Amino acid sequence: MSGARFYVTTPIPEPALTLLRAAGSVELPEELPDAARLREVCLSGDYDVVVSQLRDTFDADLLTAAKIRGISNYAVGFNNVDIGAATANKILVGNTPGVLTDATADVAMLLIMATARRAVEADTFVRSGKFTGWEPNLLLGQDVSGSTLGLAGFGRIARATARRALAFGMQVLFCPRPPGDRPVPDAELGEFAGLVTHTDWDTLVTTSDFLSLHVPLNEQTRHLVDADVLRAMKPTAILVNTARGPVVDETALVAALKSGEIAGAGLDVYEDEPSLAPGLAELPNTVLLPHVGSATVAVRSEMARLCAENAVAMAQNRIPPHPVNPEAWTG
Ligand SMILES: NC(=O)c1ccc[n+]([C@@H]2O[C@H](COP(=O)([O-])OP(=O)(O)OC[C@H]3O[C@@H](n4cnc5c(N)ncnc54)[C@H](O)[C@@H]3O)[C@@H](O)[C@H]2O)c1
Repeated sequence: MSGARFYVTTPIPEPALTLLRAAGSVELPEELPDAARLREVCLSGDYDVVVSQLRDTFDADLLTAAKIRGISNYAVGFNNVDIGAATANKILVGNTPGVLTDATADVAMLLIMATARRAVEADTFVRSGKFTGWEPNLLLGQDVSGSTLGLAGFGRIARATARRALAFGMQVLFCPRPPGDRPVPDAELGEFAGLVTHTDWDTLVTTSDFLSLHVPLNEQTRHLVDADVLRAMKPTAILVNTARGPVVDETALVAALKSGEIAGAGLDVYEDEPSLAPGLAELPNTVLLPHVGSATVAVRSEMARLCAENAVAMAQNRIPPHPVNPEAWTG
């Protein structure tokens, strides 16, 4: 088909651009559009589908006025789009699930290991020229093997993290839908039956040595980890967040890390990216990554391919392979 019109807000790798160009025309701006330019694009009537990324915000006001058929998000998360408003306005939204699961679980594990074993402090120490040879009390950390990992959420990335944690000899607890949920039948646990333990939210929080977050950001999960939760965690516990920043009250986290309510935090995401809560960057008991959970060459290419496939389907008035709101399809 020709004639589909795509606006791609951020450069995406091949084969995605070839797929899009085979289906129509592609406009790729030199810079990420600001809110005003994104609004112009969406209201112009010149584009069928916007291929977007997490920094492009589509709120209800924009979606109500927009003259586009779809938004193909270059991410598995879609908290940058008001899905209810998109659906109400018959705008399909697509995402890129699955292809970034292992890469993101690798980063969750990396943060667990790096925080427990103080890898960043140790690296800084060596580079500073202070290393004078083996010293028995130097930079003592925590054991990962034999410790308890609590997973908030038990979807794709949490399960991939559980697989890694079990291989590292960790006990794995999970709470699929905090706070509290129906028990998960063994049949739904598949390969994990008998290997991981379903707990309620309070047990997860109070018994985990490592609490790793794998829930989407929505109104129920915003500040899921707040001052009360941090206070209830073990003083030796480490919080790991590869989900979304606002799932944690970052100001409360800084206070908890300073006062010793918890021992450390490994973060890939922040409440108000790219800003950090005051004091966070100065804390030695943190490992801070710049939202690189899915950042591998191969994963980006696969994400872009899914994104293009979603976009082409939307432009051709088909249900995309990975729809977030299939009910928005008008047939
Ligand atoms: N750091 C990164 O670069 C990066 C990369 C990929 C994904 N992510 C984040 O990780 C999240 C999880 O990805 P996934 O592929 O595992 O998603 P998923 O949909 O497979 O799993 C989400 C889990 O959260 C649970 N959940 C859903 N709604 C909930 C609610 N209201 N309250 C509590 N729990 C709820 C689900 O039951 C499920 O167990 C994404 O939404 C995204 O925000 C981050």
